[in-house]
Amino acid sequence: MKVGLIGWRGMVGSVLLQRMQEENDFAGIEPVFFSTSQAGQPAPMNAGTLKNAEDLAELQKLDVIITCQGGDYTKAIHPALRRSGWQGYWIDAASTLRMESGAVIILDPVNRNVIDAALANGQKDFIGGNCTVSLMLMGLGGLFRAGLVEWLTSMTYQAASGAGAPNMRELLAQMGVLHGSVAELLKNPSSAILEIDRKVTATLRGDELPKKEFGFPLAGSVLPWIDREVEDGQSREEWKGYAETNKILGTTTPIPVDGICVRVGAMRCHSQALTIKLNRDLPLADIEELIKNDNQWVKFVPNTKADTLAELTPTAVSGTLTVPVGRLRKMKMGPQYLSAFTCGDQLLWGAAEPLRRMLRILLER
Ligand SMILES: NC(=O)C1=CN([C@@H]2O[C@H](COP(=O)(O)OP(=O)(O)OC[C@H]3O[C@@H](n4cnc5c(N)ncnc54)[C@H](OP(=O)(O)O)[C@@H]3O)[C@@H](O)[C@H]2O)C=CC1
Ligand SMILES: N[C@@H](CC(=O)OP(=O)(O)O)C(=O)O
Repeated sequence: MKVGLIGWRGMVGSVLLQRMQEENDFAGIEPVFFSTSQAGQPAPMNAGTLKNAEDLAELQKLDVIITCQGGDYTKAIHPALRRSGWQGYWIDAASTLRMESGAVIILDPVNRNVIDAALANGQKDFIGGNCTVSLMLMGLGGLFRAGLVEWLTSMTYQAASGAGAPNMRELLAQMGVLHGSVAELLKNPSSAILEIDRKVTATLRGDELPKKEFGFPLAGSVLPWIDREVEDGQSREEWKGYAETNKILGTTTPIPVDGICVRVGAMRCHSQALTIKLNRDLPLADIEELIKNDNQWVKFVPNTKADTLAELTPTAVSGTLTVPVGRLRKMKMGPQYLSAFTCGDQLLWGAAEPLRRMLRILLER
């Protein structure tokens, strides 16, 4: 199988390449590496030279294209390639095609049935889901699969990486400037904390902080809006919660999913605080079993302070495929109202991992 890799130099693409190497995915394929800016330069893994990612004739030779190049690339190339008669499989990290009727949103531990049905149906476009949605479903797939969720709210704490590599750098630079603004005062244990706070606030509001990428301070603050405005006061990131969750699950009666998406100063792990309305009362122990037995990556964290702080944080999870779910308890609103907290690496399950697993599904057919 001739597989074109586009966007492999980027942040998501680098994680994808690393995972493909770890899992020996290159064994069954002939990789062809592309670039929009470096054509002719040596390709990685001694795979010849980089091809031009905008050259339709080169792309037409491929059985499968995996792209993490971004939505603009997809918008420009996918329709042209399909119009030219190309019949290969298109596997994509960008959101552009997700809601197209011919496209499937891929998260195989959760919706392998939907993927298999689409393959049997001859569908060729397989698109990775939004990171927050994919991570929520990896954690709570068991409850959805059991048909227990009447509705769900997700209040998110999304890492800088979701906005891109330059944003991760900017977050760290902001942290450095904030620290620098009070470094001398911090050396003196008896300096007044309100003086330190005043200086930090002045720095946050001043011009010294680098803000080119986020537009606002993220270090020492939070940003409760991600992506553009859509309708009804929702952000597009919030809109995806409902639209993509239901498409991934292939629901016939859509399950209401809504919440507020917030950017926080984490590096690459998204966290979510969930309120779940169950459609019936079930003992907590049964709910726990459903969650922990759903897939091999979900990890149930007992609702104790020690377990939570040790295992249910971006620090604990970063760089791993584990999706911990904890803070599980019945809420004061009634026995059908459940609270939970989950987090996960948004570059792995949130972006790269579903793509390489889709390639594996194609190879195993
Ligand atoms: N960031 C995220 O969390 C998520 C991103 N996605 C999707 O993936 C797409 C790509 O995201 P991301 O990986 O963050 O984007 P990057 O900006 O890291 O990479 C995108 C492309 O930029 C080009 N590029 C230019 N200069 C450099 C450089 N110095 N180093 C590396 N690449 C460079 C490369 O293309 P070339 O070789 O052609 O120059 C690369 O493929 C997004 O647009 C989005 O659609 C999906 C889910 C999550
Ligand atoms: N919007 C996500 C990252 C992302 O790329 O999402 P999507 O794949 O849905 O465009 C975030 O900012 O955290």
